[in-house]
Amino acid sequence: MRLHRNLVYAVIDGLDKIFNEKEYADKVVEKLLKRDKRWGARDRAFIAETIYEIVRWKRLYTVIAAVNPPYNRDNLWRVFAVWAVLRGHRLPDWKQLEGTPVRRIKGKFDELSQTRKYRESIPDWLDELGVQELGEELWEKEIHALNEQANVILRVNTLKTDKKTLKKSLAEEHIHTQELKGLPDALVLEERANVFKTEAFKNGWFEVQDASSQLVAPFLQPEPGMRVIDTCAGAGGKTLHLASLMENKGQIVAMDIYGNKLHELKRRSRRNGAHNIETRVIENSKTIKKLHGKADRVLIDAPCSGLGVLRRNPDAKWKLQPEFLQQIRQTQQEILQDYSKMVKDDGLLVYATCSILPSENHEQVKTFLNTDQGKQFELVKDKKILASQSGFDGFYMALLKKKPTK
Ligand SMILES: C[S@@+](CC[C@H](N)C(=O)[O-])C[C@H]1O[C@@H](n2cnc3c(N)ncnc32)[C@H](O)[C@@H]1O
Repeated sequence: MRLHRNLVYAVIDGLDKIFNEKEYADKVVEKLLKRDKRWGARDRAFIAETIYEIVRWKRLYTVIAAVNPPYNRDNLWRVFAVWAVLRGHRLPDWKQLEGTPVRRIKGKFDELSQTRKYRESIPDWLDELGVQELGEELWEKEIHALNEQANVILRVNTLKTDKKTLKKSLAEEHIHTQELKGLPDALVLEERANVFKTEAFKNGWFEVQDASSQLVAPFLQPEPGMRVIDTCAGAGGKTLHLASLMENKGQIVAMDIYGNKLHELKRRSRRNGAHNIETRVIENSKTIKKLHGKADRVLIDAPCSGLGVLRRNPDAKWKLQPEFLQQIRQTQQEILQDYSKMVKDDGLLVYATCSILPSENHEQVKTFLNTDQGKQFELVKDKKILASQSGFDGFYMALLKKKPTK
C-alpha cells in the first residue's frame, strides 16, 4: 500500500498524544478516526493498525531510531520511518523522510532482535517479572504470543438471535465468520472489519468478546431464576453474558466502584434486551454488607494487571508500573475477602482475571483459602489460559463453593 500523507500525519498526531501526553491509545484512535469523513475503511484501518503497531513495538523502534522522550515531531517521524522500513514500504520523497538510513535500520533491527526485551519490546522490569513468575521458557513463548494481533471474536446474544441468523446477517454485509470449537456462542471474523456499523450490532445481536472471556460466565454455572452478583461488572461484558445464560430470568446485581462504567452497562443492556440487571455503585462497605449471604452465584472479575490482554491493549506495557502491581494484588485479596461474604451456603463463587501471572491468579486463591473467611470455601476447579497455548487472551478463573455453615 502506498503511504498517504494525510493518513501518516494522523498517525504522528496520535503517537504524540499517546507517547507525550500519556493519553489512552484506544481513545486517541477513536477520536482520530472521526477527523475526516472522507476516509474509507482502508484509510481508517491504516491509521488504527499503524498506531497500534508502533505502540506495541515502541521500545524496539525508539531504540532503533535513537530517540528519547519527550518525543518531538522530528523524533516521531523517525520512529514512523523505522516502522515503514521494517514493514517493507517504499519511502515517499517527503521532506520528513529524507535521509532515512534504511540499511542502518535493518542492521540495528537484526542486532537488537537477539535480546528478548528489545525483540518483544518490553520494559526491563516486566521481562524480569515474567521470568520470575513463569520461568524463562514459558515467558519467552507467552510474551511472543501476547505481541500478536488478536482476532475479532463475537458473542452471539442468545436473548435476541441465534448463531446461524447472526452469521447470515453479517455475511449479507460482507463480514464472514467462522465458528469456534468449544464455544457455543462465539463467531470469529475471517478478516478485521468494523462490526459496530452493522445492522446486527445496532439490533443488539452480538457483543465483541474474546474467546477466553466467553468462558467466564458459564464457569459460574448461573441458572435462570437465580440471584447472581457481578461484583466488578465494569461496562458489563460478562454481565450481559450472564443475562443471556439466565434467559433474562432471575436477578443480576451488577456492581462496580465507578458509576460511569455502570451507566455504560445500562446502555448496553438496553441494546441487548437484557431486563434482569440492576446496577449498584459500591460506595462503602454497607453496599456489600446488605447482600451478605444473599447470592446463589458471585462473580469477581477482579481488577488486574491486564497482562493477558496485551494483544488488545499493547499500551499497557508502557502504562503498567511495578508499584501498581503490588497495590492491585492487595486489592484482589481484599475483594476476595469482602465480596465472598455475599455467597449463600452451597453457592458458587468465581474469581477471574485477565492476567497470566500466578501471583494474581492461583496464588491469590491459595492465600484466600488459608484465611478464616476462605476456610468456608472449597476449590472446585480452576483454569489457567495462556495466550501461547490457546491462541486467545490470557485468563484465569477459579470456581469455589461455599461450604454449609454448621
Ligand atoms: C476486569 S475489569 C471488569 C470487566 C468487566 N467485568 C467486563 O467483563 O467487561 C475490573 C473492574 O473492577 C472494577 N473495580 C476496581 N476496584 C474495585 C473494587 N474495589 N470493587 C469493585 N469493583 C472494582 C473496575 O472499575 C473495573 O471495571
